Amino acid sequence: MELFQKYIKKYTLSFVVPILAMILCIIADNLSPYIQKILVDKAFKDGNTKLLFTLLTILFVVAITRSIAAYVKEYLFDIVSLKISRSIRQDLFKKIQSFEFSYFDGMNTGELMSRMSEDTDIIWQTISFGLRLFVESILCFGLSLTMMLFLDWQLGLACLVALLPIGFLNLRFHKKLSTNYDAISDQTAQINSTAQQNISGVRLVKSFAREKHEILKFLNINNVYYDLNVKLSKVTSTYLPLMDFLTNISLVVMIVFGGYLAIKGQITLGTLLAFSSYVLTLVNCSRMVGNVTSLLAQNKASSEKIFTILNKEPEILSESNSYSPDEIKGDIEFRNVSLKYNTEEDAVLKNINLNIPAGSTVAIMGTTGAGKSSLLSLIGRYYDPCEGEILIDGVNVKNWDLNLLRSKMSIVFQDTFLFSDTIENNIKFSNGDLSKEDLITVSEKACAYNFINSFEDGFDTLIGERGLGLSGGQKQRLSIARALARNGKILILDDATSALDMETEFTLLKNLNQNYDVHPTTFIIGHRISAVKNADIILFMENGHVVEYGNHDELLAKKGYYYDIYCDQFKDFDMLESEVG
Ligand SMILES: Nc1ncnc2c1ncn2[C@@H]1O[C@H](COP(=O)(O)OP(=O)(O)OP(=O)(O)O)[C@@H](O)[C@H]1O
Repeated sequence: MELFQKYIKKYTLSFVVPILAMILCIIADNLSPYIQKILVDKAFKDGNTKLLFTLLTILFVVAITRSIAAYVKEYLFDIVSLKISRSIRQDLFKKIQSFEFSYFDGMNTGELMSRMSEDTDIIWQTISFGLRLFVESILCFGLSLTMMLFLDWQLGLACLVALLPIGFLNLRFHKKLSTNYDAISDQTAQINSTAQQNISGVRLVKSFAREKHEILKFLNINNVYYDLNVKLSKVTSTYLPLMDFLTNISLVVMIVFGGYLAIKGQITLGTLLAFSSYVLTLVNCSRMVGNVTSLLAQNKASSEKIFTILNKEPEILSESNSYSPDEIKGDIEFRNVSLKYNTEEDAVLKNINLNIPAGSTVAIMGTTGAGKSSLLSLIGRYYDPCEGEILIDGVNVKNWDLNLLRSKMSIVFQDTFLFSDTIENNIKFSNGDLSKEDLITVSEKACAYNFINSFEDGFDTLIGERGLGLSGGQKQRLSIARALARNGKILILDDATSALDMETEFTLLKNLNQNYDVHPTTFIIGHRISAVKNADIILFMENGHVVEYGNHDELLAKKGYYYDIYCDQFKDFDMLESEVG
C-alpha cells in the first residue's frame, strides 16, 4: 500500500481540481433538498411567487453548476488515473528489464504479462472509479447526515442507527472479497501463462498431436477460474442484497418516525420532503460503498502483486563508481570460478581457471550439460559465480559498468530469438546506427546475404509471427549477423552454427576470422571438429571441469577426449579412404 500511496502522492496536484469539482457536486446534491424544503415551507405555503421564482432560479443554477462540475470531475479523475497506471506500467516494465537471468528462470511470461495488463488496469479502474466513488460516497454521506441532524437531530439519529450495521457488514464483505480476488488474480496469471505457452509452442503441440491434452489442461485451469468466480459470486450475491435490505430499513425508519413527527407537528412537511431526499442519498452512498468494496478488494490483490515486483531489487547491478573505460581490449581470465544456479544444488562449474588473451578464438567442446553455456554466461554477468572471479582486461566483471560491458559484447544464444519485424530491424537490433553498407557486410559475413536477397522484399522482409517463416539455419545466420553488427570486442557463439551444413559453417567461421581491424576475443561452442580445429585454444569440458586445454595438434597428441571425438568423426573418412584406396 505504501507504494500505491507514493503514486497517488506523485500526482497530488492533478487531484486538486477534480477533488474540488467533486466537493462542488456534493454541496450541490445536498443544497437542492434544502432549497426544496424552503420552497414547500415558505414559497408554496405563503404563496410567495417572488420567493418561488428566486428559489427555482437557484435550483436551476445549482443543477447547471453540478453538471459542469460532474463533467470536470469525471474527466480529470480519468486522466489522473490513466497517468498513474501509465506510470506504474512503465516502472514495472523498467523494473522487469533490470532483473537478471535467474529471475526469469523462476518466473513465467504469462504471469508477468498479467501484472503488466490486467493488474495495472485494475489500479486504473480503482483510482478513476472505485477510489473516487468511495471518497465521494463517504463525504456525501457525512454532509447529508449533518444536514439531517441540523434539520432534526432525533430523526437524523434514528436513520443513522438504522444504517450502522451496514458499516460492519461492509468490513466483513471487504475481507471476504480480498481473499477471493487474491486467488482469482493468481488464476488469471495461470490462464495467461498456459495460453501463452501453448500458442508459443503450437507447432510442438500439433506435431505431437497433443491438442486434446492441451485443451484438457486448459479446461482444468479454466474450470478452477470458473469455480473461484462462482465462489465470489456467492459472496457478492449474499452480501449485496443484505446490504440493500439494511439500507431500505433506514428508509422505513424515516417514513414511520418522520411521519409520526410531522403528524405531531414537530417537523414541517418541507423538512420531511428534504429528509426523504437525504435518506435516499445516504442509501445510495451506502450501496455505492458496498459496490466499490469489491473493486477495492480487487485492487488490493493486484497492487500487492505489482508492488512485490516493484519492491524487488535486482541482484546483479553495477557498483557506484563502476569501471567504465573508453575502450575494451578483451583479455579474459577465470580465477578459481565455481557456479551454482541453486544454493542447495551441486556446482555446475567447479574451480575453473583460464587465461584468454585478447583477440584469441576459443572453441569449447564437451558433453551435453558439461557447463559450456554456463561458463560463457559469466563473462557478461548474466549470472555471478558463487566462488572466484572473472576478470576482463584485469578488472573483475563485478566492478565493470554492466551496461558498458554488455554493450561491448555480442552474443548468439543457443535458442535463436528473432523479433516479429523486418530482417533489417532484426539485424540492427544490436546497433541502430548500422549503415546500409555495413548491413550488407555483416549479412555476407554471416552467410545470410544470399538468402535475404532471394526474398522479394530483401532486408524489408517481415519475419516471425506476422511474416515469412525461416529455416533453423537461416534464423541462426540472422542471429549471427545481428551479433556481428554490434562489432563488440568479445563475441560469443553458443552452439550458433548447429543448424548449418558443414560447408556453410566452415565458410562462416572462416569469415569470422577475416576483415577485422582488431579481432574480437571469440568463443565458439561447437560439436564438430571441423568447426573448432582452427581455434587458438580448444577447451574440453566434462561435468563442470575443463578437462583438456590446448590447440588442435596439442589435443590430438594428448590422445584424450578430443582425440576420441576426432577419431569418431573422421573414422568414416578413413573407412572411405581405405575402401576407395
Ligand atoms: N538457468 C539454469 N538454472 C538452473 N540450472 C541450469 C540453468 N542452466 C543450466 N543449468 C544446469 O547447469 C548444467 C550445465 O548446463 P549448460 O547449459 O551450461 O551445459 P552445456 O554444456 O552448455 O550443455 P549443452 O551442450 O547441452 O548446451 C546442466 O546440468 C543444466 O541443467
